[in-house]
Amino acid sequence: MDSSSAAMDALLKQFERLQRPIDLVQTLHESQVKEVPARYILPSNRRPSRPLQVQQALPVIDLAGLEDIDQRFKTVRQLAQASQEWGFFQIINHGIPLSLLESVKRVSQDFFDLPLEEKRKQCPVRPGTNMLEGYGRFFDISDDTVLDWVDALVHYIFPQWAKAVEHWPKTPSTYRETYEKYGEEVMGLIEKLLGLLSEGLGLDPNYIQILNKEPLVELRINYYPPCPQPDMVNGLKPHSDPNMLTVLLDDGVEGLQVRKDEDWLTVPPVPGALIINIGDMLQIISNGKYKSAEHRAVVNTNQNRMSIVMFLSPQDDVLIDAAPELIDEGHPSLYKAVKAGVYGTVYMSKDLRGKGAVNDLLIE
Ligand SMILES: O=C(O)CCC(=O)C(=O)O
Ligand SMILES: [Fe+2]
Repeated sequence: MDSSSAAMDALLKQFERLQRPIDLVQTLHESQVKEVPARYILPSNRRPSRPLQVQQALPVIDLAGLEDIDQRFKTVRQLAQASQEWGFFQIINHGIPLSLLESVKRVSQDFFDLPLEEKRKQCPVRPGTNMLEGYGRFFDISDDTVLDWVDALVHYIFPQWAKAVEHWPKTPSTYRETYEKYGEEVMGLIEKLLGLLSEGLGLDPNYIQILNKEPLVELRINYYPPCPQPDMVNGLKPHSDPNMLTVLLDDGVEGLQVRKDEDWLTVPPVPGALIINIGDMLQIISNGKYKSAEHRAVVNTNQNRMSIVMFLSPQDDVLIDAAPELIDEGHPSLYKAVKAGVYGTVYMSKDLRGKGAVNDLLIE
């Protein structure tokens, strides 16, 4: 793997490229382009096939009643099974008030509804703590990179030293307080889930949580406007998430697809649910038992879609390695150990590439 300083240089080069005046996709949509510009068009063998694949529901797991020991045991089993077979699941009765989820969606939409220059002024793209932050396009690595049909707003939510609230949107005026509140709720939920997921591996319930002491939490709001030729583009290229655990809130519009074996399955939105996925780091810690599923976003001709995604990662100097309890003669370590910060920076310095980043760590 590249050294992290080479990856950091690549990230800064990307930052320079992002200064070039290329229309964002929301602008392309608003100017009613009839054809997608060349830089977004995928080679024919990489285009998402149409119509959208048959829907097969992701596991929907109910988090109610965990005080009851039998119920808790059942939930642990369901979560472990979903993490092994899918790496993706939806949760209901997660404890986050539905009214807060609605507010989060509203303030996010209100920000994207601002004029382009206003969004740029409030949140210019900039090198942040260990990734590029702000409003704009990302993953523009070289002139050969096919761009995704998405604009995004990216900023840290936790911890205090990384989050730089002064760079969060000022408009709407309730944006900051809404995301502060949502961030706290998501942290509580993640703590609960990591305990259950540790138990599902037969580990001490605090095992994963200890690695996540004062974690980094990053927000990415993906905004996918309608596209005149949705079959030729990706909303977001196939990838697995690099971090530990991801919490995704959708706006009820279809577009997320998860790879199961050779099929791409469309995730049907479930009102009030949150979508959870296992990231590469948890795949490594569980020595491959939990899967970081490959997923992508597709777009459509007539509807905006928004996904609000929180990525939880351990601090940069935490070593990501298989839990010793999961290693024995029959189950040797599958992945080389890596510092969380190095893995994250290397991942962000390249284009999205399926499960390429975690596969690079496989021990031969
Ligand atoms: O828009 C979606 O549903 C997928 C978003 C996603 O995978 C990401 O931001 O990493
Ligand atoms: Fe993702």
